[in-house]
Amino acid sequence: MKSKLMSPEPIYQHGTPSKTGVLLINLGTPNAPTAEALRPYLKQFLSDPRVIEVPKWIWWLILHGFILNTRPKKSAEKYAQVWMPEGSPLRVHTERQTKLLFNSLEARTKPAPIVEYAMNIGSPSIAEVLGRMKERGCERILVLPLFPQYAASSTASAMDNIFAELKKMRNLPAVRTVKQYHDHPGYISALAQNVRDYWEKNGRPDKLIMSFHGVPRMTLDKGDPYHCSCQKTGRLLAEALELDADQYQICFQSRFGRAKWLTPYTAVILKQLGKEQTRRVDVICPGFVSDCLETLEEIAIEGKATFIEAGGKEFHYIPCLNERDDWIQALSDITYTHLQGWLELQQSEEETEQSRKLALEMGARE
Ligand SMILES: C=CC1=C(C)c2cc3[nH]c(cc4nc(cc5[nH]c(cc1n2)c(C)c5CCC(=O)O)C(CCC(=O)O)=C4C)c(C)c3C=C
Ligand SMILES: [Fe+2]
Ligand SMILES: [Fe+2]
Repeated sequence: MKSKLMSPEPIYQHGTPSKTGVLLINLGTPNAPTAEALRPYLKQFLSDPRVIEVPKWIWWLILHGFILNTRPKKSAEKYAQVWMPEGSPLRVHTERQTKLLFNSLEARTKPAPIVEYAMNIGSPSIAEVLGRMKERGCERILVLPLFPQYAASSTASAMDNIFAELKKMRNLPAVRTVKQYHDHPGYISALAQNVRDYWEKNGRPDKLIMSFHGVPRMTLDKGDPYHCSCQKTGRLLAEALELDADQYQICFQSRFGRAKWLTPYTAVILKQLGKEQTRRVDVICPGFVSDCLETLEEIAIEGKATFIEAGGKEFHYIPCLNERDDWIQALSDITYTHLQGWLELQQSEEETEQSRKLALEMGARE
């Protein structure tokens, strides 16, 4: 009888290679900076109850009656300003990080695990990549979200989609998930070195703004640890840079809709500092490990305009960790720690061949 729940599997073969995989997850990005590409992307993202916690039918009316008719065009214009020749910055950096992480793991462990990335929204989809990893023989998969701070709207949403795909499989791989690494020493030290390197070349500001992606304020009241994780990352970064309390400011950007989000809002702080005629601010976005629309457009372009128009003098945006060696090393260390006990279970090509031969021999004897 055909199962409605589970997709067909290849018949189990003895001697199938037993590999370990690492699946990096990022948020997702449109395929092109056009309204046509933005519409399905925004529809998928904003239909997720982990992201929008408004009663379903009310939200359906707002989303379909208003947002999907206006936002795709406006957002597409913003994406067009930061689009790279190779594509969306978020995808370009995520792809490069995936390759570099594989190189790093290959140098420290033999055989190296398979490393792939998937996007929670859009492509390459979680379904496509998980399917491919299974085909490549991954019996164990470590899921590592590229969100250092856990939030229900980012990390849990991605996990939901992973578990929904796993639910369709008969022969499940073993799965481990990394929740967050907001205070990992390697991540903090890469952030601090990124700032130091920037200051060495460009001098120092009056204030360092640490801008994190916001979430609705009520998620904090309902128990989402995101706000606390961001505060801890910010404090550890300030400590690593030996900053006094008046030399830095943690704030939250990307407010969506009219509800109250985590405060202080980055735009409000930049305007206030501008009005106070602050000579120079530098902004870093520690919650984004890759530059993307939210950093390159919202901060480096819009944020700069807000500060300068209000009376500020000099605005500097410090790029994300992207492909920095120290960040790839930290990512590799985080991965390695969470893979403990699994790498030993991997089979080399020779071992796989041996067990395949043995299985054939045993089959011949039966
Ligand atoms: C860092 C983690 C992120 C959290 C938490 C998060 C929550 C969140 N986001 C929205 C709405 C939008 N976010 C958009 C873009 C976007 N968001 C993140 C990360 C987090 N979001 C990233 C990395 C990006 C950039 C993607 C890219 O292609 O570069 C967008 C789309 C762009 C736009 O139209 O503004 C929306 C919409 C909500 C509502 C939310 C939590 C409730
Ligand atoms: Fe977002
Ligand atoms: Fe934004």
